[in-house]
Amino acid sequence: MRVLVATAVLVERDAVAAAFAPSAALEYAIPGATLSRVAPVESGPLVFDLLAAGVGPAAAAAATAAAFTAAALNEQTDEQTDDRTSGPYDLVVSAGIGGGFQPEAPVGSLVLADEITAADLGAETADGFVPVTELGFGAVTHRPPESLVRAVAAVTGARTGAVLTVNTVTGSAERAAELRRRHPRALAEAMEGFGVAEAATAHGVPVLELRAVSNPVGPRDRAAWRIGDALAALTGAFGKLAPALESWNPHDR
Ligand SMILES: O=C(O)c1cccc(C(=O)CC[C@H]2O[C@@H](n3cnc4c(=O)[nH]cnc43)[C@H](O)[C@@H]2O)c1
Repeated sequence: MRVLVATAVLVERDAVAAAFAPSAALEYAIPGATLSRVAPVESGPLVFDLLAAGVGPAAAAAATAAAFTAAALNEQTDEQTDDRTSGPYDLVVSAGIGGGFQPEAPVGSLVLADEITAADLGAETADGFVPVTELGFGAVTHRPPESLVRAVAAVTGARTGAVLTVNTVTGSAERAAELRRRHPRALAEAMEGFGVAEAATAHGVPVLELRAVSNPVGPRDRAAWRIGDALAALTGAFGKLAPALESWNPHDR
């Protein structure tokens, strides 16, 4: 099984890599980015390609789409093992730190999206915010496969709920309350999931979003960030993922 993991920045990518064997990862250049290939010990054909895709949904979508296209153009099979060493991905995971809505998603906890929603893709009107779907365009939500969300939540202990993708980090109690009013199931916000999911949908690849909560969603308070704790939680989660992915049937969405 080939899994692409798209983080925003290098420290998140390295936190994911830390879950795997200490040997140096193989590196592959793709247009605009580099993939690091790692594999869990004794994982059989489970391989993760790690990508630091950039901050925000546009960068995330562009880099993820480049990785999908590069993989599709470069399908190869190891002649000795008959394993696919490249070619289309079976799954993409948008992963990193994020803001947690309080009190449901405390700092240091994990949130796994059962819904990836673009929270600010739409228009302001006299009656308030209107999502693009109500204007007759595109999509604002992507849903990861339910059976996989259940399996991954069970092995990682992640809470499941909506993860919002925002272009602007929430910085006030008023904005946090407004987001929760519009999205009562929201547990976390981050800036890349919807971009990764748009690329995944275009390429027919299932998507997950896993966030380790580094800060509360609300008034801006840099001193309250716990980025180290969140990165450690991300490493711990990826260390537990293999059994859930290996037992998942991609046809069972
Ligand atoms: O300047 C601030 O007050 C501030 C507060 C929290 C996060 C930031 C970032 O620039 C981080 C962006 C980066 O990390 C993810 N992230 C982490 N926490 C949040 C959040 O509360 N809301 C949205 N995104 C968050 C995000 O996915 C980016 O990759 C700045």
